[in-house]
Formats: sequence, C-alpha cells, structure tokens
Amino acid sequence: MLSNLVNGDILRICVLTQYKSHSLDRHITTTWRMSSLLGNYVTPVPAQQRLGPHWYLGSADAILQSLNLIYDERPEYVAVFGADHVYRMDPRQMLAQHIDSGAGVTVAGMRVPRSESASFGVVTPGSDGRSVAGFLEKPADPPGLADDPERVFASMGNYVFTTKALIEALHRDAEDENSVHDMGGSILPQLTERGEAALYDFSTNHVPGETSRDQGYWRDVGTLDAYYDAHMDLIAERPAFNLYNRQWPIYTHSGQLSPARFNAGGMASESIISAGCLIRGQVTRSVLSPGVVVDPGAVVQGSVLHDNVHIGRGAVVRGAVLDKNVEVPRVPPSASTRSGTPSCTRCPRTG
Ligand SMILES: Nc1ncnc2c1ncn2[C@@H]1O[C@H](COP(=O)(O)OP(=O)(O)O[C@H]2O[C@H](CO)[C@@H](O)[C@H](O)[C@H]2O)[C@@H](O)[C@H]1O
Repeated sequence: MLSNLVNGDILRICVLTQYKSHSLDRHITTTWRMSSLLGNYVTPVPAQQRLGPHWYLGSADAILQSLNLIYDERPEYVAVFGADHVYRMDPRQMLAQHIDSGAGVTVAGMRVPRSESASFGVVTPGSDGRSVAGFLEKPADPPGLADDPERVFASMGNYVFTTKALIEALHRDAEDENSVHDMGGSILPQLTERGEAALYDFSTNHVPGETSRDQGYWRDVGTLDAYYDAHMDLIAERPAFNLYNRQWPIYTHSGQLSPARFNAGGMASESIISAGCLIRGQVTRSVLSPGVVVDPGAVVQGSVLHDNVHIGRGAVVRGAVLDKNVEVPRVPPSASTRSGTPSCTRCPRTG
C-alpha cells in the first residue's frame, strides 16, 4: 500500500495504528524515510484517545479521532487506503477520475465471484457504470451484476475523498448512535444514500512494467490462509504477482546482510530465498525471509518462514507459516528413524 502511494507521488502519509503496533512503528520509522526538506513523510500515528476516554470504535472513528492531521495539512483530497492488501495500483488514475466526477467519495472496486460477497463491501454500479447505486457491507446473498450474474463488484477498501465530504460524513456518523463507525459499514452506505459515491473500476488501472498476469491482481491478506496463498502466488512458475517489476517497485526494509549461501547438499527450488539465509537442507515451494537457517537433513516444503527462523537438523516443516525467530528443534536420529516425520511446534496449516 505504501509503495503504491509513494510510486504514485502521494508523499504525505499517516498510518493509523492500534494494538501491538510497536514492530510496525519501528518498521515504518526505520524504512520509510523521505525528504523532509520537501515536506514529505510517512508517519505512524498511534491511537491517542483525543476525543475522550475510548479507543477506536471502528475505522471511521479512527479517522475522526485523527482529523487534526487533516486540519494541519489542509489537503483538497484525502486517500484512505486499507493496509492489508497485496496489489499494484497507480492511485493518480483513481484520483483523476474522482476529481473529474465531482463525487464526495470514490471507492475502488473489482469483480469477484458472488460466492465471496460475505467478505466484502459490495457495490451496485449505477447505469452509467461510474456512480454507486447501492452499497452493502458483507451481504450474504446479493444479486449479481446485470452483465455478469455470478459476479459482484467488491470494494477494495480503498477510497478517495473530497476532504469536505469526508469531514462532514464523519461528523454525521459520529452523531448516529446506531452506527458501527466503520468506513465500509457506515460511511460508504451513508454517502451512497446521499448520491455522493462513485465507483473506480480497478481493472482499468495500469502501472508501468506490469505483466498480463499481474495486471488486476489484488489479494486481501487479512486472514492466515489468504496471507499464505499470496506467498504461494509469488513462487509459481509464472508468478501471479511479479516482485521483480523495477518500474513500480515494492519497497521494504533490507538490512545489511550477506547473500544467501547453500552448503553441500543444501538446495532450494521454486522458492524465494532472502539475503542472510544459510541452506544446508532441502527447500521447495517456500518463501524464506532474511536470516533463515535450514540445517542438514531438514526439509521445508510449501512454507513461509519469517526472519531468523531456524530449522534444526532432520526436522520436516510442511505447509507452515512460522513467525520470526521460531526455532524448530533438531530431531534426534533415533526419533527420526522411529516416526520418520519430526514435529514442527507452530504449523498452523498442519497442526
Ligand atoms: N479500529 C480501527 N482502527 C484503525 N484501523 C482500522 C480499524 N479497524 C480496521 N482498520 C483498518 O482498516 C482497514 C480495513 O479493515 P478490515 O480489514 O478490518 O476490514 P475488512 O477487510 O473486514 O473490510 C474492509 O475491507 C474490504 C476489502 O478488503 C472491503 O470490501 C470492506 O468494505 C471494508 O469494510 C485495514 O487496513 C485495517 O487495518
């Protein structure tokens, strides 16, 4: 999300954080440093209880409680983008449509199977294809699109607001005692009812260097399964999402680490192996973060290993997501002869 905004020249960015936010705060403040000379910034904003003794009630309340940032900056337009998605998008194209339409809010949408409706805000496009005739947050069984009955337009949780419309909508929402104070659950339905919402079709967005496979690629990685699947998309023979597009880079922290090293007998195939890894066992169809060590005789298959994970000698890890610094203990030779499959203590997909 940050890479898309920055690549698209949106360079004054606040990241609203909540629970257990320290590692995110540290990542943002150490990685996302831009020229302060030109007034640009990416700054994490912790919840502060500015409007009374309560934490954020929902995503709309999070923005209401942070309006001081908008009053300080006085922008004409505000982009509110979700932060748990993987995709490439040039936000300038969405902004241009928003300005052209004169709407109060423009929501980015894409076609998804109707069976997935309960996971998304579902947009009913108006007859012009650009206005929003209806918006239902996570409906169980909405009607399909007129031209494609088995699909619906899902909101991507990315919105461009005219600042005045955003502030007024948030204040109206704050006064509504029945509201859940959520962007998708409250603000979008409210502005749709007032005829102030427009739809941006994500499939029309293009970024430099895109491939026919990753144009239109978008994954919500808010669940463990979706997070895992998005990693598997990276290592397919012809990856659905191309990490190597240098014309629209995905930025992240890269520490001062030596290149990955493979000892005798160490091998990896269909995998991403980050710097600082030491591979002495066998790795297939996996994504290894910096500093992972795989000992001799260990096997890693279809897994996502975070920073500094250590897989002990003879251990087998399959279909797992392992958090940073997890140690999978070595398997004593006798145990490996007995069961053949040593255990991994934190494998959500294998138990
Ligand atoms: N209290 C809070 N304080 C600060 N930040 C908060 C917050 N609650 C949520 N957020 C942030 O707001 C964004 C969206 O929140 P969620 O991921 O919980 O929404 P969800 O995916 O259910 O639906 C949303 O995203 C999907 C697309 O994934 C849309 O279809 C749907 O309409 C929309 O509501 C995320 O980046 C999240 O971190």
